[in-house]
Amino acid sequence: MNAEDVCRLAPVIPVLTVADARTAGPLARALTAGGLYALEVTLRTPAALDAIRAMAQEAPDAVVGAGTLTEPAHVEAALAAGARFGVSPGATPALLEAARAAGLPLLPGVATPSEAMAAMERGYRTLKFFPAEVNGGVAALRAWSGPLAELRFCPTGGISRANAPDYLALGNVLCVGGSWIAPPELIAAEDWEQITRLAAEAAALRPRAR
Ligand SMILES: O=C(O)C(=O)C[C@H](O)[C@H](O)COP(=O)(O)O
Repeated sequence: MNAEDVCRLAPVIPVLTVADARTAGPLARALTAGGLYALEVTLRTPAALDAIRAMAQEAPDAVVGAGTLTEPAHVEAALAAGARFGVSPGATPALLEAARAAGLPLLPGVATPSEAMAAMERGYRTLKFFPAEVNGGVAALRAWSGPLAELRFCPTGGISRANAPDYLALGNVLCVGGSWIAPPELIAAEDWEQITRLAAEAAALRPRAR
């Protein structure tokens, strides 16, 4: 599965921050029950790698990835934990090389055409547009679609159920990323039913008709 395949699994990739690895399995099952299969666990907590390991074991339908890859060493750590893809807020040459050398499908983060072109020079065609809303949002990606026609995006950062359909209507958007499907309060409360409801709603999102 390459990065594009990962992005085509569902319209939304939930961005997850897991404080306690014991919640990871039930969380992943709640999300896949709602129809979201690509799950991004950010490496922002000490529990993140154990959470990825637990999800991979306890939720066989999930395709679990590691987010917040900010240095090359994170690539090996993510793979060792069982991550099947990686996501980064940025796209440094060292990180792009490390992911390619290790064979980890990566969604590198870009916010400008030059960053997108630098990633493209290294063979990356599917990118995260981050942070999407503050960098021009839908209008920016629409403007990029002419000169950077071969690129496809997973915009993330400031995306919600309300504005996701506008992004999904763009021809260069494969899916969006967002944390709204499983906010930390709902994970802490182990409210799996509510998370499944939010996931189902996200999985049913369609491009806004223009
Ligand atoms: O940790 C990372 O790797 C990130 O790049 C940040 C996340 O993608 C955003 O925090 C999600 O954005 P929100 O949906 O606005 O919360």
